[in-house]
Amino acid sequence: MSVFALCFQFIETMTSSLQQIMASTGNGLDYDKEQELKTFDDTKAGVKGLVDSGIQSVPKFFVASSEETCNEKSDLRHTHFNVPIIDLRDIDKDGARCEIVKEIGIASSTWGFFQVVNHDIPQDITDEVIESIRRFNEQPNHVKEKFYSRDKMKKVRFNSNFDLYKARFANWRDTLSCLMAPNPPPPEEYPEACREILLKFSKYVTKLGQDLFKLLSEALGLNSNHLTNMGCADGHVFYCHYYPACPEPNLTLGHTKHRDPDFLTILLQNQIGGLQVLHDNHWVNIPPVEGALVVNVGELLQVISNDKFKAAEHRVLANCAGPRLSVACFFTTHFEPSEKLFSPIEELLSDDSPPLYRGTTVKGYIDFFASAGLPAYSSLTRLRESNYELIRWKTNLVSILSLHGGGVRGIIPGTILAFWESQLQASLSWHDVVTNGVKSKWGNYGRPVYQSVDGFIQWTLTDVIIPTFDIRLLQPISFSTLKAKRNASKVSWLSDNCIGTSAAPYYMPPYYFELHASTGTKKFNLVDGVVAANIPTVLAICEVKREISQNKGSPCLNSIDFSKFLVFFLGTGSSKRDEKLETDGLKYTEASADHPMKDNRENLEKIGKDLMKKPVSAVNWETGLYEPMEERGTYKDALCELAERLSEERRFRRKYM
Ligand SMILES: O=C(O)CCC(=O)C(=O)O
Ligand SMILES: [Fe+2]
Repeated sequence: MSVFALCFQFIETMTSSLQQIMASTGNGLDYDKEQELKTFDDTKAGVKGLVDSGIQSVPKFFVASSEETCNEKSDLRHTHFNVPIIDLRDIDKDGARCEIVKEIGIASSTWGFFQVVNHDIPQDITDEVIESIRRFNEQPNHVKEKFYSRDKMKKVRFNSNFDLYKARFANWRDTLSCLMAPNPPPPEEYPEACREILLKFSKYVTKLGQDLFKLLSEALGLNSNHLTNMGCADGHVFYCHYYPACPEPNLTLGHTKHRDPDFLTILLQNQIGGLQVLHDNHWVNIPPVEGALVVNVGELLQVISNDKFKAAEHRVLANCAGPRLSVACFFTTHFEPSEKLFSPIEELLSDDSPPLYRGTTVKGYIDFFASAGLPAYSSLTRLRESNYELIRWKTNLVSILSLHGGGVRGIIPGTILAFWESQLQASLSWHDVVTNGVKSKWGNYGRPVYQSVDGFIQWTLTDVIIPTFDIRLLQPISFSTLKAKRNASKVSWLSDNCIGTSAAPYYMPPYYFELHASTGTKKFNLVDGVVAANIPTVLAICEVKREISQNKGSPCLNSIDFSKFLVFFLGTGSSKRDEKLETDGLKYTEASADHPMKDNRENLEKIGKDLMKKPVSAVNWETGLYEPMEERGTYKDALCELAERLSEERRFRRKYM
């Protein structure tokens, strides 16, 4: 059978699914995105399959928000911006090398991007690489589809949009990825259309990568072999992109904005154009230059260079001309199950330049990146924020705000927190950890901590712990910012956590939701965590202890000193045994959790206000009764003192950082 006959047959068999996808370009109310994506994915023909079928408009799941596609930032006044082009011809001549090192250093710290010419990779090799990727994509689908897979562990795989089911919108692009080193698959596993030339290109790129890592090491003031000795050049993967011509290029993108989660990328592109880098808040074109290769700093190099080099955001526009072809060579070793940690290079650290990131394994980093669709919450931010903790745990104080009890009685502690915020101008986020933050819609708890419940738990202004209890599994489950920052499978929606912890048994039904992580789907049936974690402060102390012991290099590593903990425990209980700010003698109605009438609400607010005027009391362990400690003044005085202490601690940390 001829190639044409095969193509024809393929188009015939796909007609019905493609017609379905084409029909979905409208705005029908019955639009089922998940189903549309699946239908598209099942064709295994990618975006090119859609184009071949004669599609005249972009299916809805490719349509990006105008904010995402807008070109506003590529302001005409800034057309003088140009990504540096660096000539490597005289790399072995002393004086010239010095200049090259300087140029590379400046480009990597300001742009994060540059182009190189005279790089020693012959033009006929790069031309043939591009041609082979065209060949692969333009062969009949029955050949290509054998490589179609979403299995991340496959060393050779073809698919359209690695994040198809997670991304906010799909990109106008198909990609063949090939692991080239270390431990490549047997050669026959690469597609025949590009096997030979990719293997050849890989040798040239390895050499160019090693040269660039040497120049980059020198630019950092390190020994030339520093970055290669760390293992930055130990592995590379080719991402071979095919961007078909797009009928409505303004509605979508070829590649959503992102930073590369590797050490370094060397990119070969054909002459179509569309690659842009965000520089100085402007999208700047990186035009194809005859014989040039684009080089860009990856996030892992930003981490180990402690921000001396910057990984810049970039994207690819869709284009009515096409196909655009590119091969991005990622220097990464994420296929290797190594525990090796990459953290800021010691030689680059000083008092003025403290470490900005916690260490990470390459695999851990990439897994976090891949677990969210683009544009993703940056893995870099996660490591950087964690570093704040790294310094935080070295300081003198760990402050925990523990909120306890709920229902309408939450108005009592709510009144006290309102005083904390409005009168003392203090923020709840000054505490290192807040547990059990949203017990009551009456209590106004935690608003400043959550900012909004419309986000992930790791986005809170300070770390929170939300204890819940799963009534199907019969086990406590606590959601925590620290856990989510460490482990992508613990990421969850704050709103789900909040509803879960609010589902007080007997008052409300358990709350059901699902979490889709790369490790599988988890199902939750949650009620209020008080069932198991009666005093959530203990959970907070345990988490902080774990955090301290995981922060290698912390002086507190082996000596967890409980005198560091400052706990502000605010409860609503009616029992005399309850802690500090408890008011004795709540009447039956006042102590009830579900008496929301106006008069009771006002009364509870008054109880909160009156409480602040009372003298600070402590339990007399002989009698079990609360007795005033005259020398401590009122609770209001104690709150002022606490706010002052936390504010001082914040000033100290700011200076330390
Ligand atoms: O195709 C391009 O020019 C860019 C590709 C890219 O940014 C990537 O693969 O990370
Ligand atoms: Fe990229």
